[in-house]
Amino acid sequence: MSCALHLDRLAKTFPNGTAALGELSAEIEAGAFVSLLGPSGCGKSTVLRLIAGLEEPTRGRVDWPQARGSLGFIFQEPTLMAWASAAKNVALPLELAGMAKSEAHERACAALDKVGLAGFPDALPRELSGGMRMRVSIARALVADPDVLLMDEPFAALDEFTRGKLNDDLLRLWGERGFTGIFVTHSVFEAVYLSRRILILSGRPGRLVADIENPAPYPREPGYRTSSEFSATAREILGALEDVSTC
Ligand SMILES: Nc1ncnc2c1ncn2[C@@H]1O[C@H](COP(=O)(O)OP(=O)(O)OP(=O)(O)O)[C@@H](O)[C@H]1O
Repeated sequence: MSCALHLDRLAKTFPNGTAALGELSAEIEAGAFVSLLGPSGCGKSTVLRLIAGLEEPTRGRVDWPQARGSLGFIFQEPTLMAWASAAKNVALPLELAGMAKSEAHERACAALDKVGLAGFPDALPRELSGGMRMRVSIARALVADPDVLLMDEPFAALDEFTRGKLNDDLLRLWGERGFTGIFVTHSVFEAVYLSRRILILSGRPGRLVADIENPAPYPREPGYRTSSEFSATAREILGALEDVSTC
């Protein structure tokens, strides 16, 4: 598989002196699903912001060996416009890119359909549950068909049941679209369920301490969560995290 992006000795110290990210090098394959896991404050969100170009690295760089891919970003909060319908929220990135309103609306409705919200294009965010609002946020991130999807703990605020369903929907969309997924989470179990590869960072300033492959094939069914393969990968990650917390 070809390399989508290369994190080349990426480091970030903020102007106030906080060294958030020590030095991170990793090649991310095109079409991979990679999770970043590590203690709170170790620079995981900073890595996503550096990849998105929202922050400049202090040292190192983000290399795009092919062309720089188009990006989608899903944040922990759905960050929807409260006064606008679900369809209007999803259509916004297309309209900002210059697409005609009617076409943007049509595409937004198709994207809502894909995340199980076919009947809700006119609903306002306050009329939707937390899980449904996150689905709108996913539709908005995917509507322009990005090459790389950056996800910053998108399901952390949701209950276990909704989170599990959204994990399955996300994997289905990833299988259909083939984007490169980079996913920040605090949950070892979510990381195992979703990822082909898990990068574990040390405490601040974050450094790569383990790079774990998850060999379980896709599609992953809910039964995978209770399999011995799942437990084996989770154990490997928990071991690496234990080393992080004692170093
Ligand atoms: N703009 C900023 N200015 C100063 N310090 C910052 C800034 N953004 C983040 N930090 C600090 O950098 C460190 C890393 O932050 P970051 O949000 O990347 O960590 P994280 O691993 O995603 O944390 P969490 O898991 O708790 O969300 C933290 O100590 C944070 O306070």
